[in-house]
Amino acid sequence: MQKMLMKSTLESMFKVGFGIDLKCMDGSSKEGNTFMKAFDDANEMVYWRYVDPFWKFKRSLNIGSEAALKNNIQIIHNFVHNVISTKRKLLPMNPELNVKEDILSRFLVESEKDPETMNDKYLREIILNFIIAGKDTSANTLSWFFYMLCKNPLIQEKIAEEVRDISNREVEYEYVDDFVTNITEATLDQMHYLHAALTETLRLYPAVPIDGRCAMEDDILPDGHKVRKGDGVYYMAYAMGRMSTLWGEDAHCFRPERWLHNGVFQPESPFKFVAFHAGPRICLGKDFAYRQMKIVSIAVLRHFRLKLVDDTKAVNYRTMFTLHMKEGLHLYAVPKTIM
Ligand code: HEM
Repeated sequence: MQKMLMKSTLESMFKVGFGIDLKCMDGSSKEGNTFMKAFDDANEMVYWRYVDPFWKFKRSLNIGSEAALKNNIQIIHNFVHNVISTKRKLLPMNPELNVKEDILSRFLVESEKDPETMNDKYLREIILNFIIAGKDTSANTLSWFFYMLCKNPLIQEKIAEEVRDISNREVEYEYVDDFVTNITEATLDQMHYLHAALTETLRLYPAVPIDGRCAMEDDILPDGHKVRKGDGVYYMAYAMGRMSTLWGEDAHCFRPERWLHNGVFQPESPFKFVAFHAGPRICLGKDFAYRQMKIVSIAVLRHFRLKLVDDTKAVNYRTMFTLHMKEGLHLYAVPKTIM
């Protein structure tokens, strides 16, 4: 399921961000699948540099993990360059429509005004930033969310009930596609329990488990700790989400109710719930991510009951920047009769 969710978030990122149909969900795009594998492997390899004292040595000789990383980066760059040149060719055909439709087209139009600064390398970094920001984050959160629902069947049933109650007020559709296309903004806004359960998932399994900054100058933190220019300062969203001093004695329990008051979702300060970061550089895609995750959850839980293939198997983390499940998420999806 994790693999499928990765493909789905990558596809929606390409559609919304770059106006391109990637077609990797149905497996018909070989390039799309090769790119995805290179992207995930590169993510893991860069992270391992933190604990590999020989990585610079390997890089200089172009051997081992560094040779593989170089190869993956080449695949990623070629793929993104193709995206840019395809888009460049398409843009003059219908400039008005394209400009309104996606972010990449807007950048391409701007790049014509300043081609030296906004060259292809600059555009490549923008595309990669959006993919890094939007693919793993939502897909990992959904994977942990479905995992939590399998571990907590009563909560799964409660969300399914909310989905049924709210979507039943609308027209009944024969096909899943029609049902999904017609999910309205109002429906999403009314899903307080689902919103709470997704947020509770992010508290326990933040997609970016550790994040940080580099000090631009000497400074003193509010607790008196001295920081020198160039020092790294990190915070662990994963640990913070599990601290009883922040969340109470039941900090380790998956309890969506902690986010609700009289059935209405209550947000927390982003400095306490740090999954989306906080302050001026808070995640720009937060609302997009909730909308996307809610649509996928509604579509799945309206039509299927989920069950782990092996409930006794422990789930491990893959060592990378985002909180991946090491061996994926293996589920049975039992079809429901629509009531
Ligand atoms: C559950 C889903 C998501 C989570 C948990 C998440 C989390 C984060 C975090 C922790 C950061 C701060 C990174 C840093 O500056 O060190 C961030 C930044 C960002 N995110 Fe997200 N993100 C999610 C989904 C998305 C999506 C879907 C998009 C794009 C549509 C997106 C776009 C961005 C962008 C552009 C930034 C950089 C903002 C800036 O530096 O000003 N995110 N996100």
